[in-house]
Amino acid sequence: MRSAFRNGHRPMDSFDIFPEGLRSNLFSAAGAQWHRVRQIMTPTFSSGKLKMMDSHINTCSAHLIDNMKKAINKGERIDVKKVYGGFTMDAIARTAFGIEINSQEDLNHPFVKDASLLLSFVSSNPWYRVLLTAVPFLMTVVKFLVTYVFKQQGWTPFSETVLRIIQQRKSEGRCAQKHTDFLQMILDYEDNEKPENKRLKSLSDAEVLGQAVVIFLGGYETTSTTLQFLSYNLALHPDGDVTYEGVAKLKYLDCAINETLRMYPAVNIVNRLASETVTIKGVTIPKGAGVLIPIVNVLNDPEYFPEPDKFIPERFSEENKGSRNPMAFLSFGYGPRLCIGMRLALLEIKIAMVHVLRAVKFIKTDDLQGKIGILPGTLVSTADRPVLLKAELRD
Ligand code: HEM
Repeated sequence: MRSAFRNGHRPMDSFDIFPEGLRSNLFSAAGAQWHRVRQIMTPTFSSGKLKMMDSHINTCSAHLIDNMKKAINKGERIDVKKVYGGFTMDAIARTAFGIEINSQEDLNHPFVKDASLLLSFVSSNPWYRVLLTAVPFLMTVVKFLVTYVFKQQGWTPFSETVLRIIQQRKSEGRCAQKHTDFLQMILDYEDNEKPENKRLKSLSDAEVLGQAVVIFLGGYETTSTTLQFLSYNLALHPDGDVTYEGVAKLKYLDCAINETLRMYPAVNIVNRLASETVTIKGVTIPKGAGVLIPIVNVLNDPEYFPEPDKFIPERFSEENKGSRNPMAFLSFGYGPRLCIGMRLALLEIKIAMVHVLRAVKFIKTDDLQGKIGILPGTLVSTADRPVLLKAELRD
């Protein structure tokens, strides 16, 4: 399996339906182009650079707690989609673009409006991914539909905002270095490039825009969904060791996060292109075939995770992890296409959760069980069926 899909190619590589200028982002780029952009982007998400994000994430967590406390003080339950959606939006706006918002308080902020338009455009079009993996030759038809019929209007305001920030940062010259966000880090690559590295390091404005969109799209729903499921799991299992004292040690929290990502992976399926013919458990996949890998099935396979329906954070203790095939935990993918934002996501989730558990305690209620599903694209909460968690303030 590893060798057959090793090159990071996937059917998405040929899904060239992104608007002009956004085609070189990590989701849409193919082969050598993907390799080059990924090489440039990887250091941006290294642990050294992520240290600069702590204070941004702490500030957003403080807003999150304020918003939770307001609900509790009014005697309301916590609408997890609303509070964590707001937190993740704020965290991306700050860490990626240096925009300081409290999106729950300020739904009319231009960034929130542009971002919401982009999200509704993207979530209304997931069908083409699955369709094109199964029938790649439909590409031309889909490209025509997306370009001329749907007109991709959802992209425009968000792209214009990002391009405006790029221009502003460029006009600030060296003064722009005071900004500590991903966009600035990507732009600094251009400034710091050595002539011999020019081909590798310089990103065009369109490419920088592409990466900005990827950071937003890759990081918003995934992180928010995981926080929603994690809180749900903690409410449902109050007997676990997730007290503030336990969390302070962070080990148990790590395990609870991984177990939540296993039970409810934010990405259910990934796609690849078989780079050679391979036979797996008696099924032969010919070279060049598009393959959908159902992450969610592997993560719920009793062969790797006994009693998969049960929330058992201890599965992720060092000892238990060591005795399992490392490829079984696929929540962030595996190999060259491993989620580039994994460290950032885990940092956001951990910082937010330490703040949350310091301030509030989730309470198990009878209506909680059976609230959620893990069908592809199903979130913990939907607009017509919000998950409302009962919580009380800690002293
Ligand atoms: C809990 C949160 C997250 C989960 C569960 C998640 C999951 C995944 C998975 C499974 C993949 C692999 C797709 C594949 O193999 O084809 C992936 C790729 C990716 N993720 Fe994430 N992700 C999360 C957060 C983020 C964040 C915060 C960012 C923002 C930077 C991000 C950006 C990306 C990008 C750019 C890729 C494509 C990488 C490539 O193709 O080289 N993700 N993610």
